[in-house]
Amino acid sequence: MLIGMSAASAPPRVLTIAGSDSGGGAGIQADLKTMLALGVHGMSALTAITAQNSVGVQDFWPLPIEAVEQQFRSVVDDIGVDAVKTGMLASAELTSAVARLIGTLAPEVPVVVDPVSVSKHGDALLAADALDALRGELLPRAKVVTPNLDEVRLITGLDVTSEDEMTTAARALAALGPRWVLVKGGHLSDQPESVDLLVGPDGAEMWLRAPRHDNRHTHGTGCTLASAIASRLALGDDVPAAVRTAKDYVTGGIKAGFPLGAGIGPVDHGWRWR
Ligand SMILES: Nc1ncnc2c1ncn2[C@@H]1O[C@H](COP(=O)(O)OP(=O)(O)O)[C@@H](O)[C@H]1O
Ligand SMILES: Cc1ncc(COP(=O)(O)O)c(N)n1
Repeated sequence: MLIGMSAASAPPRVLTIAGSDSGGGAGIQADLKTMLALGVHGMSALTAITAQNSVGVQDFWPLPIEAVEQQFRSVVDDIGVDAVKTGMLASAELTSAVARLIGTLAPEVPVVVDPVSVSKHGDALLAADALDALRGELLPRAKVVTPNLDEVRLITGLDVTSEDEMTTAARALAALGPRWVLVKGGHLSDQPESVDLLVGPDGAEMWLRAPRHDNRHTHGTGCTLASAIASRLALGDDVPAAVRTAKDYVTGGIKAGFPLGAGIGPVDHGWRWR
């Protein structure tokens, strides 16, 4: 029997370009936990630091553009990436810079854009003047964009209150250039199910339905879903399969979401292990 050193093969590499949540429920912390749970190697380019907990975002500080560019280059030029996820981009300048950086990737690297704009507590995470760069520069480079209904309203001006209106909104978003649009219906809280709509490049619709869990501890749902989609794309799924698996993962995390602090607790990223 041969005894020697053996190197395990490397898992797929996924980069999150997002903000830090000091409370650990959303942002890059949620992204990296999700990536671990889904079996990929998570990496991060931090865009902003938030001072945040279960009751709100007390303050945030965007990082200098060069800091984001250098983190991205350090990761991409040596380690390489199989998928990218973007989250909180804070300002117009950072949104444009991230769009430029993504433009330097090989076209086959899938990019999932979560257009984070407001936290669960209602605190702004994206400057109002960043919407033009989001629409005109970042969304055309996205393989998948994953807006919640507040973000749909900010980006398209459409107020969605029903499933029919989700279809109209998804088509308006698709016109901005992303290949796939996932409109998240988590905020339609009067429905018995939590319903999301995926629209593909050919206009085909896929509805994703899961039980709605009556749990207020949903901090980090959007970050978790988008990171899970990016992870599954890096593992080789096509977009509908990646979205289905990601939805199952976030639904389990919401069911197991736990109280922390005085406000909204996090989804449980480790629900499969507990
Ligand atoms: N109470 C809930 N029960 C089950 N699924 C939910 C619940 N709230 C949100 N979701 C799902 O979590 C994911 C994130 O959606 P949403 O909460 O709308 O996004 P965001 O975190 O960006 O506000 C979606 O798949 C949505 O359908
Ligand atoms: C750094 C950062 N990124 C994203 C979110 C959105 O997450 P949620 O909508 O659950 O508050 C957040 N609160 N903080």
